[in-house]
Amino acid sequence: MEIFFDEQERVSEELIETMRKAAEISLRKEGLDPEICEISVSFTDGERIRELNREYRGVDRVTDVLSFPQFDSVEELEEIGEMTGVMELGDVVICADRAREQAEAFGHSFERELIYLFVHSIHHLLGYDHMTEEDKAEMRPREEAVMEELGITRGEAAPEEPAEERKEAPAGGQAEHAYQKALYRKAREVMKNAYAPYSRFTVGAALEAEDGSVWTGVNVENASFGGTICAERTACVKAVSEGRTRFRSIAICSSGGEVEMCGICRQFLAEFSPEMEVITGADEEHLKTVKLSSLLPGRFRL
Ligand SMILES: O=c1ccn([C@H]2C[C@H](O)[C@@H](CO)O2)c(=O)[nH]1
Ligand SMILES: [Zn+2]
Repeated sequence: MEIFFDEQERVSEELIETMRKAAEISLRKEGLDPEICEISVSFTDGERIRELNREYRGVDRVTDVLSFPQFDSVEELEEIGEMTGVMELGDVVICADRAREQAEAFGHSFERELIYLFVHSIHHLLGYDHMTEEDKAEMRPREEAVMEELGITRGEAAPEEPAEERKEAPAGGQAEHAYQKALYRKAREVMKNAYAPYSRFTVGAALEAEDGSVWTGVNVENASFGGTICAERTACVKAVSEGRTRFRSIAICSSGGEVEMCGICRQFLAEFSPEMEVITGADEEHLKTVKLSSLLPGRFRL
């Protein structure tokens, strides 16, 4: 089994070894001979994977893993393999930083997250997909079987979905996906810095820009009450001051349970990204995601 690594130093040697094993098991289970198979794996930073995601999938966002199969089907791959004695499966691009963040959000190890992403990606290289429920039902058990054979268990981790699905999940309904939880946690974390001696109502916000950067904010009150600024606008002015004007989502957390964004902030944020997601909830297990445009139809424009 040949795996060509690029920027391998971003992860430990142990992990590289486990990745080799994961690839071998995945291929064997599909009846392929690992000895003649080749895969290229590149580790990149968030910025680079975002570029690739935009270029190849039209999604301008950081993601965890991208798969570039070399052939359309396993039959084609096997045909070439018989002729040349080599089967090049294709390319896998992994953002290790993103995997690390997700592992934290899911509450399991970095190793488990990274290996799962890799196994998932290999299955894409082998032609599996998860566009429909039927496809998913084919793909998932195979991935699980590989993880099991590797002895990497789910533990207590929350059920997870690879990022491609999370990103495309329509806004609305109960949010149960990792990145929304992760953003919400950042909002809760920063809430301790709120300056709210008058209302004693503290609010934290975490705003994710389209480049994946996250900008936090808190409410800052003033003895001249009208001078008060909300957490959402604080986050927004921080981001805009640093050159970010396109936003993907904002998570909001308050000391008073679930909070709705005030009208001023709706208008303020809609100036930049009216279609962004607004994530709210009393705790991370009960998050709600809606589009800003549904909270403020007919925003004021000049
Ligand atoms: O969406 C909201 C609503 C209110 N507040 C703050 C402003 C003020 O400090 C306190 C009470 O209104 O809550 C926010 O930060 N965000
Ligand atoms: Zn507000």
